[in-house]
Amino acid sequence: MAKLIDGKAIAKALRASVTEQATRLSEAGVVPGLAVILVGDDPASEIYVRNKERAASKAGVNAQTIRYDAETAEETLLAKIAELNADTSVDAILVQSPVPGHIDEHKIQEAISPAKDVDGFHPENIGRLYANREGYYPIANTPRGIMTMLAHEGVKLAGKNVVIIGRSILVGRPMFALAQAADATVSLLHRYTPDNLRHELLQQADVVIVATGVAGLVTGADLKAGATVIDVGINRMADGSLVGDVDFASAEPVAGLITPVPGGVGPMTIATLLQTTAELAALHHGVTLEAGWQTI
Ligand SMILES: Nc1nc2c(c(=O)[nH]1)N[C@@H](CN(C=O)c1ccc(C(=O)N[C@@H](CCC(=O)O)C(=O)O)cc1)CN2
Repeated sequence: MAKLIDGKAIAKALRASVTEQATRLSEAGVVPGLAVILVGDDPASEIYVRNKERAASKAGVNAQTIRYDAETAEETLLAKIAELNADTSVDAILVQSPVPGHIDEHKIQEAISPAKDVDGFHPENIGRLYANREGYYPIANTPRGIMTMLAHEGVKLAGKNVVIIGRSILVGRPMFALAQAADATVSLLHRYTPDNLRHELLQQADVVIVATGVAGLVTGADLKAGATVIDVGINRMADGSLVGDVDFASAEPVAGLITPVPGGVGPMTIATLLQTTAELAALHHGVTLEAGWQTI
């Protein structure tokens, strides 16, 4: 039976640490500012944005959500981003993904100043990550949150065989760079990886990270005994329940450590977003923060 990785509890502790950082910043006269842009009325995005607002306000981060209807022109968003880039009370900017189809998401990501790119999606920040550059730059919050979870559980990646399924800019690609930088041997699988190759690679994996949006893609029969299994998938079923990309019932008896859905990786995304916001604010205002949770 695997040990459950309690993402909710780790995220709670991380948020408490961010609250302390925000107190330190406020003593220096700084309130971290986060601007979230939401375009359209995707119900899941509504939940995530509301949760971001609530968590930010509890942690002492000044969050504003800017809502646009689904038909909003790309130029309107670009103009708002330019305004937020120039606003010194805003340290961190993100556009909630997904955006409606007529909007070029890459253009939006590139319009956000790399210094305020709290999602770490700007090519300049991704480039730094892939080049394993030193110094501070924002890193996508879900993979960074996963690194924090692994460190919290004492899972070291150096010398390990890590298999990541899904190559999105939100999770798979930055996760690949982070795991490589941590000296793991990393395979990045995707929708065109043949089933038999995925199974073979999974059978040898010490750490498995799945972010595909395909419910139950990985089963216990795919896993090596004792593997650490990180499930990033959040799939809403017809009965309203949430399930991951890993078939939990069959995987849990085989894995050594496993994240549940819900209550695993999801809560870490928002806690890490607040962490990154506080770090950007500290950087912008020349305040030094304690390094307690800065595992990466
Ligand atoms: N600009 C961005 N867009 C999106 C990101 C992102 O990091 N930046 N990530 C996801 C959505 N997301 C945050 O934005 C997010 C997803 C899930 C959770 C979460 O806590 N999930 C809960 C379940 C909640 C529910 O749906 O009922 C869990 O897993 O326990 C938080 C944040 C895509 N877009």
